[in-house]
Amino acid sequence: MRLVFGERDTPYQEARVVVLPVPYDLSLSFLPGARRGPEAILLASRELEPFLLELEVAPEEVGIHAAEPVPWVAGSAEESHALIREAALTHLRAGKFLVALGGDHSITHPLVQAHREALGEFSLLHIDAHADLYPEWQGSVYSHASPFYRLLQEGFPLVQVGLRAMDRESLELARERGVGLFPAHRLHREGLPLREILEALGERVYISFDFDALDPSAMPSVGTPLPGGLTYRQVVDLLEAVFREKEVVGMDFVELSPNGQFHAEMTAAQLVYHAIGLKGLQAGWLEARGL
Ligand SMILES: N=C(N)NCCCCNCCCN
Ligand SMILES: [Mn+2]
Ligand SMILES: [Mn+2]
Repeated sequence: MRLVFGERDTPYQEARVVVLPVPYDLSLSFLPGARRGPEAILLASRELEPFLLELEVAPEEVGIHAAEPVPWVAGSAEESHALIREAALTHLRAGKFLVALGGDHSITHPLVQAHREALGEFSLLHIDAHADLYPEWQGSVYSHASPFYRLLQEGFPLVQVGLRAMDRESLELARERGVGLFPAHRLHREGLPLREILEALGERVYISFDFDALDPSAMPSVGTPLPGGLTYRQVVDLLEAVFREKEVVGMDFVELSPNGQFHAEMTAAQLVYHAIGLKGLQAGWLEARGL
């Protein structure tokens, strides 16, 4: 066991939340390094204040356990994805709420499949600079640019927030399939259309967060940065609204690529911890006591 997210080691049996490191990054298309993301977040998480002022709760009180990292098979994305699916299913069948840490965005496909197998149907909230709707990229259907194409094909309702890059075919596909599109330029011009986003989502939601959704000024440690990103506040306000009105069934946070800028790793850890606090409040595991 090791210290994560605050100062409390929670044994697996007692933990409600399992943080699952998934250091797979063989599907990246540009800068390498996302395999070091999970460990960097866990290391930074030890420096966080356990009590979260904004929520007036200590998310660690839900009981957080960091699982062993999921191994991968160097020559096979399919076998690596199977290992991810199996690891996620193990924890979900044990009744844990899963927070997966990537690793590249291709891991979301097996993670979401495992959540459907264990928990039934839900919609996807995808927060990212990139639509990741390519049928394949650089010759692979398992690219980090393709998970949401796969998931659309498998019938998941999809809402995408924070987009700054997609090709014309992906835009046509998204519109044809009724994807809820909320690109970053609209958010900057009009503010967060929270009501619209919430109406576009179902009652049960899986959240997939790509750290490059944040503007590089807030998150400089990602493999494919793009300008015009979201602020930390916009992301927190979006998450708070979703947790307040929806049942969040699972989450992943992907594409952190540590490059020596430790503030980025603290930002990543703080966001994950904040989201765990929101899940604790939504699920009734935590109660905010006014100061
Ligand atoms: N982080 C990601 N999802 N990146 C996807 C990259 C897809 C193609 N970018 C444009 C390539 C221009 N040659
Ligand atoms: Mn992505
Ligand atoms: Mn991205």
